Amino acid sequence: MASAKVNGTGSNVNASSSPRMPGLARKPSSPMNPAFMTSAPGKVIVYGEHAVVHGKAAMAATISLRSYLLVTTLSKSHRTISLKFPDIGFNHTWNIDELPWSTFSAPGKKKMYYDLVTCLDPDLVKAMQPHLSGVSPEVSDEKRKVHRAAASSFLYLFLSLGSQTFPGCVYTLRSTLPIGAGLGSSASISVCLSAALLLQIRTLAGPHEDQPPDEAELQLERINRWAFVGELNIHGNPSGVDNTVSSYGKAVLFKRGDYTKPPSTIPLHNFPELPLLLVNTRQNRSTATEVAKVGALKKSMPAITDLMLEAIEKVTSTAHKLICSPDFDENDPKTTETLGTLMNINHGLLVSLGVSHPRLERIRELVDFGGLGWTKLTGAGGGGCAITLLRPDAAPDRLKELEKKLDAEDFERFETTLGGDGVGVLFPAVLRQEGAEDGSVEIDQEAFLEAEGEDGVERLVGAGGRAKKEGWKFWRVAEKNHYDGDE
Ligand SMILES: Nc1ncnc2c1ncn2[C@@H]1O[C@H](COP(=O)(O)OP(=O)(O)OP(=O)(O)O)[C@@H](O)[C@H]1O
Ligand SMILES: C[C@@](O)(CCO)CC(=O)[O-]
Repeated sequence: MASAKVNGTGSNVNASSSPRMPGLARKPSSPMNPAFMTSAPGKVIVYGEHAVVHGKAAMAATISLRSYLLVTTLSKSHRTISLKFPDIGFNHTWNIDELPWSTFSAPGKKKMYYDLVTCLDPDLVKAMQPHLSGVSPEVSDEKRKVHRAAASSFLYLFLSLGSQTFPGCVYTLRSTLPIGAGLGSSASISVCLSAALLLQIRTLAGPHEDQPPDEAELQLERINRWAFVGELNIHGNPSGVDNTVSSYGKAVLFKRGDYTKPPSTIPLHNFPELPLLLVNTRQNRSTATEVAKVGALKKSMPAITDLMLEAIEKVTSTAHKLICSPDFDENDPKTTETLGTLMNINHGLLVSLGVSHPRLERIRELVDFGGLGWTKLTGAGGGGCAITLLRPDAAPDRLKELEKKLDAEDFERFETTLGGDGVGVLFPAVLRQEGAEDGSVEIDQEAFLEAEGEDGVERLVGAGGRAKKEGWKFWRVAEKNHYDGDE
């Protein structure tokens, strides 16, 4: 670990003059542009994936696995923007003055932070290409795709929201989410990037404790709109459900019929605490590919595909009605039975749409064999993760047996809680720490880069789950029970 660090103003601060907390550096007195962090969660889609791309409603909830972005501003003489994304082995630096600012700010092309952007501008995409072609030339084609997707998502947002006068910065990203597993890793990084850039151009109010919910909602909508643009760069044809639940937090019912209008988003504050088992097949795939598969089926067999998508929407709306009914009781075994049966039906329809995978079917088989609950794939499918709603009366020894089998067959099990906070901000990147000189410590970039695995990241900067640290702030929205977008 380095003994010196770069602080918010770019000067080197030697932290060794006072006793050093492991992994953390002493807080500098008053930096002008302090380092700060944003964080956003992953998600599970409980009902409605794929159908949501075709204008149907979907229900999704956040999980406690999250991405974290540390933004460090460099001194004035540094005219570079660097991305450090160690999870995918990606580092890249651009010279700010060489980027295609004139194309992005040309009349008719320039977008304002409050604009609604629903598709990528082909001229802007083209202008970025020379700056993406130098990205990771040394790695395999497959890896380069992953690197370029992340780089283009950042660059499009940076050039749309920033300007040539932007200060040099380093964006360091770590995530506790598996990538390409259906848990919304791309959306969570798009939300982190969108929130960070909007904060840097000073267009966000809060978050703060006594912020009126209406004002908080406006900030979240702004972050979410640009996160969707980030997703457009990675996915091709995203519905926007992943970035929406990642921005708003908790759980949402989401629907986007008309892509030229904002989607309809209903926060589900009474989303039940479902006893879910989340299992990763470790079979990576790309969301864009799976979405394209359903698109192709719809083209070749429109009538049948439409019926299946409509049936999926019926599943989602039935679950939504149940959750919102006045006599809803999440502890009633009949409720679990109904929600579980709806999951099974939803999975069957996804199988018919061609987006399951033998490894996903194997998870379902093992759960069904033990009579332990109801299983469906979650996210894009084609591999990735499955969720199982466990029966309230599932015998503990049978559950243990299932876990053993899953481990033996190289599946990955996750412990996660549903319905946590959405996008969060740690400004400045300082955490309260008992025993530190003035009760707080600044997050050190080196330590953040080197934090070991998911536990190390959570222990250092955690904004959710078990290791939640004081200092993180979240925008809070009010409860709503009606659609306010297109229906
Ligand atoms: N930790 C990370 N660091 C850098 N880039 C990341 C990270 N996580 C995700 N990405 C970017 O997101 C892409 C993965 O997006 P993809 O939509 O295929 O998977 P997902 O978001 O995990 O799954 P789903 O959309 O089904 O929920 C990667 O190719 C990469 O560009
Ligand atoms: C498969 C999909 O419905 C969910 C991916 O998490 C794609 C999308 O909504 O963008």
